[in-house]
Amino acid sequence: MNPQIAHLYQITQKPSRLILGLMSGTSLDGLDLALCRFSGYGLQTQIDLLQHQTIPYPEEFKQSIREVFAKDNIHFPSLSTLNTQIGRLHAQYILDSLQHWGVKPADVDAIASHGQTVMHRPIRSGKLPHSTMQIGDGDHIAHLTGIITLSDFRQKHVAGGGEGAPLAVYGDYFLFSKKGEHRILLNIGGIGNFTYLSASQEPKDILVTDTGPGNTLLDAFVRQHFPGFQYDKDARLARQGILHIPLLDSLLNLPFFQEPFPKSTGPEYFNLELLQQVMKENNYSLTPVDTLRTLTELTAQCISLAMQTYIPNQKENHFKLIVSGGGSRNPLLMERLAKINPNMTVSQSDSLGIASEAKEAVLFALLANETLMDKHVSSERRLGDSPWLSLGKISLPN
Ligand SMILES: Nc1ncnc2c1ncn2[C@@H]1O[C@H](COP(=O)(O)OP(=O)(O)OP(=O)(O)O)[C@@H](O)[C@H]1O
Ligand SMILES: CC(=O)N[C@H]1[C@@H]2OC[C@@H](O2)[C@@H](O)[C@@H]1O[C@H](C)C(=O)O
Repeated sequence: MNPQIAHLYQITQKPSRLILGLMSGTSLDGLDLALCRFSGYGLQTQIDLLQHQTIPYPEEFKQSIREVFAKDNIHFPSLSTLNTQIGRLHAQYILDSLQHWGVKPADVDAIASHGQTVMHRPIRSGKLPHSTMQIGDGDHIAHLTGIITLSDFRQKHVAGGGEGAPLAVYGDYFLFSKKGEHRILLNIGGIGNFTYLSASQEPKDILVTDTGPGNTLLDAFVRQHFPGFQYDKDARLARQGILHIPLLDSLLNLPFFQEPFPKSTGPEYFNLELLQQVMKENNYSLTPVDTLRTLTELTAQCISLAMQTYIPNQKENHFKLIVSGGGSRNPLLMERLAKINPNMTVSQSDSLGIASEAKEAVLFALLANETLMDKHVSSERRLGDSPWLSLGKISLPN
């Protein structure tokens, strides 16, 4: 037997596993790394988040990703090069982080790598299949770190009938569901998404969907109109502006918001060209701070609208809204969410023992743990609408 397969088997026999989760999101800010110790799996999962950090991407690297990210037309050789470059850079960040934390690579059982999404293409009409593409190949990471790497988690979800996103549902259900409490785990990254965990704790009652733009329009608009700024830190700019209701209404009338749930989206759809088109069609002329205030409201409103229309029994129940992702650090967004949803107690996901900024990297570590350990994988099982399958491909180091 290939000794690497034997090693893989041994990992599954251990009482606990050290897994390093990696996430680099649509904001392109950098790579989030979360070193986790797991025992058990499924609802019995026990997790210790031992270390986490975000390593920012160098500016020119971000730029080269932006050149292919969510674009209709690209320089194809650049995409191929980036697949290798991202894998290599992530491997370097892993080795640097492990050294910084005083952890030997040989002590890490597996790496769980999301990769960089460059295209997410759910199809709502017509005959094409859903597709999604994450690059930064796992083989490079496995070979350069010497650690077995699971990667490309979204393809099996598409194969099993999903859109490839959101995947947060698995981690949210296994780690954060609580009998007797209606919980909504909301992540505000580039795109917003939530998992609703019913007080019944029944898998069939779970709901999960993207909600629309999280920070993506805000960040892109800030970069375009406020040179030197990457994002609207603490909503200082948006707070100087006045909400423009007609623009808000026009944006909320976009086709994505009329589509039935569940659904997923990305910056392929929610981008500055779309904003410009809406402004032009309606002859709106706004100051940059008014636009930013309105875009912040759009994020709060479309999240609230999605929760209010998709989650049943809004009037009878009280909900715990637990927010993660960079948007949870935007105080205006958090204020507006609390105000629009008086039937919800709003908190940050740190209150559940996982730092908000590490939550997605932890999710991929958990998915790898499931793939290694779950004895009951079956295409018959579902979490709400999500197929319950072994997600991720396995790369051996040599
Ligand atoms: N103090 C803050 N004030 C306002 N906004 C903030 C603050 N901190 C972070 N953000 C927002 O969060 C963004 C980063 O979010 P996050 O790291 O969740 O993105 P991501 O991981 O790329 O997202 P995705 O979930 O799309 O993969 C920033 O670009 C900014 O918009
Ligand atoms: C295709 C893709 O990369 N989607 C991301 C993105 O960032 C937020 C939202 O859009 C979500 O759908 C997803 O990530 C999280 C981790 C998810 O799959 O749950």
